[in-house]
Amino acid sequence: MAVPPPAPSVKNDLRRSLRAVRRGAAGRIVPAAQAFIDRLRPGLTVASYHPVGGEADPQLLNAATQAAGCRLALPYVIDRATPMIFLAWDGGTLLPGPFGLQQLSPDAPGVTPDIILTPLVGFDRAGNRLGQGAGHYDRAFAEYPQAWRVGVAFSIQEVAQLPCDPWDVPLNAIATDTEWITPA
Ligand SMILES: Nc1nc2c(c(=O)[nH]1)N(C=O)[C@@H](CNc1ccc(C(=O)N[C@@H](CCC(=O)O)C(=O)O)cc1)CN2
Ligand SMILES: Nc1ncnc2c1ncn2[C@@H]1O[C@H](COP(=O)(O)OP(=O)(O)OP(=O)(O)O)[C@@H](O)[C@H]1O
Repeated sequence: MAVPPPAPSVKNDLRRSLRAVRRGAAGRIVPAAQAFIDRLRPGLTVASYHPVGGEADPQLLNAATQAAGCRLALPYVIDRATPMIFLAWDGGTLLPGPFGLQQLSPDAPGVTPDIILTPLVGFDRAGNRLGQGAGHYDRAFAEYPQAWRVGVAFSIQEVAQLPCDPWDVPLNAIATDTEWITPA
């Protein structure tokens, strides 16, 4: 008999406790691992994010991206239901958006990401990921299956095994403050 998908409350309970864990890691630095730098090529588009709510800050990954001649982009969302898009970011000003986010003006040009840096609420060593629960990154991964999916988190956000739903697309790598993790 098929195993039923976990009840949403399992992921929601994990989200609550892992957000609290994440708040305790504030200030830890996520370095740009050599394996990340090796992947960068001039002209690639790297979707990063502007951290909020205690998320791991991708600024050293952003700096490596720019040093390698890649183009940076940021996600743009309207609400939970509408798929997010990625807009080119030249380092310019951001504006207050939904969910306490800072976002680009929607006038910025839309881009197709080659690499997607994803802020994590939690992760496991198999590359399973827990995000905000609105499915914005799940849908982006389905839309851009060729993009290299890199989670960004503090090492203490790791759990032994996350529950997995049929739509979950695993990460290709996870950048943390202590380790660069590549699932087997
Ligand atoms: N920095 C950042 N940018 C991002 C995301 C993210 O997780 N982090 N996203 C990821 O999909 C997209 C925005 N989607 C989101 C969807 C839901 C919530 C949300 O429900 N937030 C909670 C507060 C969470 C908290 O307390 O930390 C809320 O508003 O109740 C946030 C973002 C794109 N941009
Ligand atoms: N490809 C998709 N198309 C439409 N809806 C999707 C798709 N993938 C996931 N979803 C929906 O998005 C929601 C994602 O919930 P889930 O708890 O897995 O989010 P998450 O793991 O926190 O990831 P995310 O960071 O993407 O929010 C679910 O309600 C699911 O039905």
